[in-house]
Amino acid sequence: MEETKGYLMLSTGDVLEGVWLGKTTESDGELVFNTAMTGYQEVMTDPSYAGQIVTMTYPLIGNYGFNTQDKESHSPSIHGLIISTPCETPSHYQATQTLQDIANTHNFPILAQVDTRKLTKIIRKHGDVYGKMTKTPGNIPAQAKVSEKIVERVSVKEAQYYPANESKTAHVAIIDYGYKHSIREMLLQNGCSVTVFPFDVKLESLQEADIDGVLLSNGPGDPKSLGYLADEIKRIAEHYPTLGICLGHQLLALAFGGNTMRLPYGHRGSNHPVQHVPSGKVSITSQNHGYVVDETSISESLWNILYNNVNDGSIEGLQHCSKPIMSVQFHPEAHPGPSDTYDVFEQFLNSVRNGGVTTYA
Ligand SMILES: NC(=O)CC[C@H](N)C(=O)O
Repeated sequence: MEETKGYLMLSTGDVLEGVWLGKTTESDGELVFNTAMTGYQEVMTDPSYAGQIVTMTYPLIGNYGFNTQDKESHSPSIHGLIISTPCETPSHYQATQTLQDIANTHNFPILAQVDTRKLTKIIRKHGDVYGKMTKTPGNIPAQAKVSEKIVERVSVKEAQYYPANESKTAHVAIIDYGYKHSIREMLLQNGCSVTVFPFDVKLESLQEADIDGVLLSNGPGDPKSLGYLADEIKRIAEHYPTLGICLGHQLLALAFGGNTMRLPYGHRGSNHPVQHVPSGKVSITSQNHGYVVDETSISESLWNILYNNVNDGSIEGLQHCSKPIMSVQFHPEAHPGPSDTYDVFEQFLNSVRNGGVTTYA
């Protein structure tokens, strides 16, 4: 079959050439790179990447195919995938689809045979890079931002209830800013029933649903674009044992008067070391974020810093000084990636089951 050429036109002026896969003819978005060696299916279906074009630095993508178990959402929200070598003949007992199938059935293009090493160096150097994927090279795209309304697009429109897998021990609310299904699975496997609520849910709706604890999910975009929800998030977190993950962590910091800022080029991969400050223990974590909580904005009378990033020292976790509120910048659900920090869920669920009596250790 004849190969179709495709191009990635960057706001930096660079143009990279590759082979086009998929029916979509054009796409654009913010360029980010992910360094995980496996987990391309989870990355492609994680709603936190909505509006972004993702390049995988690992050179062979598609080798174990795609299955029905590891999807993090019903369909991918990425705006494009840039890879080096695509594998057309996957081998895995669970595989039901190939990379080519994914390109044909979903609404985003894949550009293969690209020099992803060069692309990653461009992103590292410039940080904020916007790109257009096209079959016909044209004008260099202007720098643009991911839409402010991106969370509204990926969040559920109404509450969805999931009964516990085993005998129910607690009812947890996930506030959905673009939640990964593996977070919900983790709660269900631990005997919780789960209700997923829209991103702008009010405290009163949680009270009506008889919730025991709240998980503020991961999600796409700049946390400050949800700044208007800060007061409601504070009311909710002051009322229930609360765990924030990634965007949820950033929103908690904003809700309690902190600030967030953009990282030079983000943390995206599955081997990011974090240090648990109270014990000194280092864990390897899965991460996917472009923003962080600004350490200088954190009030010591409100928060203890629970985790730090070993590479750049940025904040990776917070624990409220007097209330059962905890948040992590990394992904304890670990899809893809190591499950070193699974205890984050255990601590949260202990607190939920004790009615918020214990604070986090
Ligand atoms: N995975 C996430 O929740 C990402 C949070 C936020 N969108 C960021 O890029 O920092």
